[in-house]
Amino acid sequence: MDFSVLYIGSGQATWNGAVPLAKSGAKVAVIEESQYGGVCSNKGCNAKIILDKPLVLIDQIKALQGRGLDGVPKVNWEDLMAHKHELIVPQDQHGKDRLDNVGITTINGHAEFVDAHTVKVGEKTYTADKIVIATGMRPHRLTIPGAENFADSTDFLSLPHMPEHVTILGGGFVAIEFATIAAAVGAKVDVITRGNRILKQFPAEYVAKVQEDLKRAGVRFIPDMNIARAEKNADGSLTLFGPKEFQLSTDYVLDATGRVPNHDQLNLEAVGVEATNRGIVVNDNLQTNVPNIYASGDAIDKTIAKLTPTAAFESRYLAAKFMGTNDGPIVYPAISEIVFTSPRIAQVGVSLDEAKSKPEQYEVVEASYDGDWYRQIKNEQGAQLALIFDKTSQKLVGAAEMAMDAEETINTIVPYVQMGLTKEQLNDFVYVFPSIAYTLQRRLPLV
Ligand SMILES: Cc1cc2nc3c(=O)[nH]c(=O)nc-3n(C[C@H](O)[C@H](O)[C@H](O)COP(=O)(O)OP(=O)(O)OC[C@H]3O[C@@H](n4cnc5c(N)ncnc54)[C@H](O)[C@@H]3O)c2cc1C
Ligand SMILES: NC(=O)c1ccc[n+]([C@@H]2O[C@H](COP(=O)([O-])OP(=O)(O)OC[C@H]3O[C@@H](n4cnc5c(N)ncnc54)[C@H](O)[C@@H]3O)[C@@H](O)[C@H]2O)c1
Repeated sequence: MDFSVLYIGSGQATWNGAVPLAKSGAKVAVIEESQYGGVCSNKGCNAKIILDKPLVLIDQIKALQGRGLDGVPKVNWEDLMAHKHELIVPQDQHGKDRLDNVGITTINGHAEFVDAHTVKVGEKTYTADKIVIATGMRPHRLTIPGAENFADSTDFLSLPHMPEHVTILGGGFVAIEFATIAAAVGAKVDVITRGNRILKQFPAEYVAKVQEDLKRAGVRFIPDMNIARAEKNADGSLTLFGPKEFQLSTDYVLDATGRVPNHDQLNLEAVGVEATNRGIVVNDNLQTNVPNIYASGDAIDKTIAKLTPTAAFESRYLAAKFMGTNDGPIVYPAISEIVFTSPRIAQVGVSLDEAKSKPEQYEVVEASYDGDWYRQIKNEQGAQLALIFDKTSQKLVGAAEMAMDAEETINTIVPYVQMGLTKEQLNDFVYVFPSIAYTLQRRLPLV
């Protein structure tokens, strides 16, 4: 065999494990058809947060007008985009260097299976003892007439000029995060959704508050609407048509209707690897029905969130398995997630909606930060925290926060939930003062 382990795809689901695996002496190869480092580094999380951060800063400056700050800076989208390019363009090379530097063979091109131990890239074939499918997902594209004129998340993240009127189809992460960005830059924004609830995985009451804030920022929500077709007008604008005479003209349409796995382009039929339209089917060892073929990251059909940290966790798990240091099934820790709205909503463990629907099982301790002097340094209003305890064990099993710095609070709480700390144990930490963590501790129920 040419290699001990061959990864298809070079994203988080690959390199987090492939690098230590190669360092341990294994002969490793990575095939990548696009940019090294995958979606997160090149056209996802990183680019998004570079565009978001300055806009959040402006929100914070706005909140402090007349409280020591005078004047609000304007966004220069073109400069911001140039700043984004400067940071993101080198990521591809960094991603390749990271692999080359530890002796991993990097192969450029589109991989397809020939048999269970052989993959081809163009005319060349490569063999390996084990193969990891880490091919991620791509944007789902609507197939209605005129949809070829719509943009996707990758296009938006390189948008040279912000259009006057942006229309977004979908109500998930990408739709709402990008609506937040476009509105903050001054575009008129419409969000059109099939149903009437956005950000379904986050607490309904927090989402409703964020939605109200977005409406105040000028975002219009059009629920229960299935767009049937689109037409391009002579001036380059687009008109969307729905049922019952619905018609909307706009400068730009972002198709944010989800993501689809890339396994349909791997010739899986040649090896008989089982897959669904949600991803590759694996057992609790991340092994497919073909014993020497594994899957990792967004490529997997899984119920846990398809995120960078979960892809990285799976990659490290597989590396430990291949190195022989972990023979057991994958045991996921408490999963945390965040939507980068302004304010953010972040959560970990048992969700607030679930906890509230099961009062016999969970105790929900809710706290507001209004009146907290530290939070009011930034004149932050309406921030809220919910802690979820298991009634029997008194252990903390989940938390959610809606606040400017929600990621900091939830990251502080992640180990508490993971370690199953009780109310009593939560008081046993001494934090830096003043800080977000200290502020959080003052909201914990004292025993
Ligand atoms: C706009 C956007 C924003 C996001 N923001 C966040 C965020 O803030 N936080 C967060 O945790 N997650 C975020 N995500 C999700 C995160 O990017 C993914 O969960 C993560 O990238 C998954 O990593 P992966 O390695 O499984 O897949 P990917 O990063 O998709 O990598 C798969 C790689 O495989 C390659 N590939 C596919 N098929 C083949 C083939 N046949 N041959 C060779 N190569 C192939 C692809 O080119 C790609 O580089 C965001 C996603 C998007 C789109
Ligand atoms: N902050 C973050 O961590 C972050 C940010 C962006 C993306 N992501 C990840 O990327 C992935 C994709 O995010 P996303 O926003 O593209 O997907 P999503 O699944 O979150 O949202 C898709 C939206 O499109 C709607 N939709 C689906 N099909 C439709 C159709 N035919 N017509 C109209 N609407 C339709 C859905 O109802 C939903 O509102 C997620 O798995 C998420 O985990 C994470």
